[in-house]
Amino acid sequence: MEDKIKAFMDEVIARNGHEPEFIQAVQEVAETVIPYIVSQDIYHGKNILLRMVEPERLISFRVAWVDDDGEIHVNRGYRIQMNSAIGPYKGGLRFHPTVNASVLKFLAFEQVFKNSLTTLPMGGGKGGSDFDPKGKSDDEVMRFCHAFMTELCRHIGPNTDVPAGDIGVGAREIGFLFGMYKKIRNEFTGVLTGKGLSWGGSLIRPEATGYGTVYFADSMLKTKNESFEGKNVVISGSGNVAQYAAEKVLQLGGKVLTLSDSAGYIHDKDGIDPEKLAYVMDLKNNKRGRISEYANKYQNATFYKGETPWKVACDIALPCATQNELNGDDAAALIKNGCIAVAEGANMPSTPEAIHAFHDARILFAPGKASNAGGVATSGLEMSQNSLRISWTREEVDERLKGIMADIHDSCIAYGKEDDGYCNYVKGANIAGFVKVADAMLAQGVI
Ligand SMILES: NC(=O)C1=CN([C@@H]2O[C@H](COP(=O)(O)OP(=O)(O)OC[C@H]3O[C@@H](n4cnc5c(N)ncnc54)[C@H](OP(=O)(O)O)[C@@H]3O)[C@@H](O)[C@H]2O)C=CC1
Ligand SMILES: O=C(O)CCC(=O)C(=O)O
Repeated sequence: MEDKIKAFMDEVIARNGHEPEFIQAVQEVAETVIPYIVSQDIYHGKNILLRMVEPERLISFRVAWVDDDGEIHVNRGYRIQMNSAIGPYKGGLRFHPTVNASVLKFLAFEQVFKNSLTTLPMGGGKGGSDFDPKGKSDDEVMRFCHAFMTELCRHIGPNTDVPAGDIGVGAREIGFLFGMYKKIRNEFTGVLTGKGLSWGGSLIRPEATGYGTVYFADSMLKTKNESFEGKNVVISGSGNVAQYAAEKVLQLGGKVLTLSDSAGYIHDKDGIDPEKLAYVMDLKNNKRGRISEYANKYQNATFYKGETPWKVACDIALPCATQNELNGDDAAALIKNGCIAVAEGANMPSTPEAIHAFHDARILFAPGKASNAGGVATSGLEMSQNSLRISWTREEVDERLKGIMADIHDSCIAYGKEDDGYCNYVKGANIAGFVKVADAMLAQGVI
């Protein structure tokens, strides 16, 4: 088996050797899915995984825009259309200086498996730009989004490819992007998700990734007769996913000790209660401030500059910021301090060393493609509502989200349970996600 995995990875590396994040994501899938493929006659000789690692289409384009001082800037825009076997491409747009083809290909590849797990008919894609919205005025962000959409609009559509938000792309950016698409194409369609409520958005979409992560973690805890009640929870990030993960943890009776951003983390020993969380939401979403300001406002909190929160003792850890933000040493510290469960709100936040450490310690570990799938699942529900031209209530959407997260948990158990009863959720998510896409690709022939 090792030989087969190595031969496969050699081929992937030969073609994508300069793309470390993409190779990391593929390696994890290869290690868990190739043994499964070998055990199933129907996949023999079909090279399905090799086909799945090659994007169906990789679009890269110039985005030129003018800042408030009249200076012209050039950024690079991308859309990776990874796999459309089970539905239109679907996945977010990331605006961050670290964006490049490797980062977006890893995200698009993970998205294929994640979207398959949701049980909804969505293929996988991802896009974005190396544009940094931080420090830009609203007008500058608008001009950039409009310029970005003048090219992207040729490649997307409600039945072709439906982007949404990700890091650096929230409600403000989706509004500007949607406005330009509507103007150029002269049509009002569900071409983006995460829209405002008065123009086609879905209730619960803003909350969905964070809530879904906590619902998934709760399902894992239930397998051990545990719950969030009274648990100490460490969360990284302070953006969309982190904020609503924190909100749901509080609703389920947990205590949130930390939040972070790229400058460091805050530790509030008294816990971040609903009032303090409302302050964070206003700070981050409206004032576009830094998490360090929390420690100026609340005297019992401390800001740790340039550090991640994983050395803070906790029962449950929810990494909700970015890829590779939790390494092997961090995992060792969490395990030593008694952490019983880790659920990823971000995409690929744990390094391979960290994941091995969690598995070796037999603690509950949920990979992002399973635990953060609530966001894209609710985007799928937004697409359904747009198609039907109706709006479901908050309760209806939340119930569907809960049901989807429970189904994803069941799928992980079905494919990930090991002989000693431990569930390897990485293996479970990868195989369950693979099967649906692979079967569709088999049915559609070699294309
Ligand atoms: N939004 C969604 O629906 C979904 C998001 N995800 C994933 O969740 C994660 C967070 O996304 P989201 O909350 O939407 O994004 P936001 O832009 O709202 O927030 C991102 C947060 O992560 C922090 N961050 C970003 N880069 C780094 C870094 N290099 N080191 C430390 N902190 C960093 C940001 O800090 P700062 O402000 O300093 O940059 C910010 O606090 C990403 O991995 C994303 O792919 C997954 C599924 C769906
Ligand atoms: O809602 C969507 O389409 C995007 C979600 C996303 O980008 C993700 O799941 O990583």
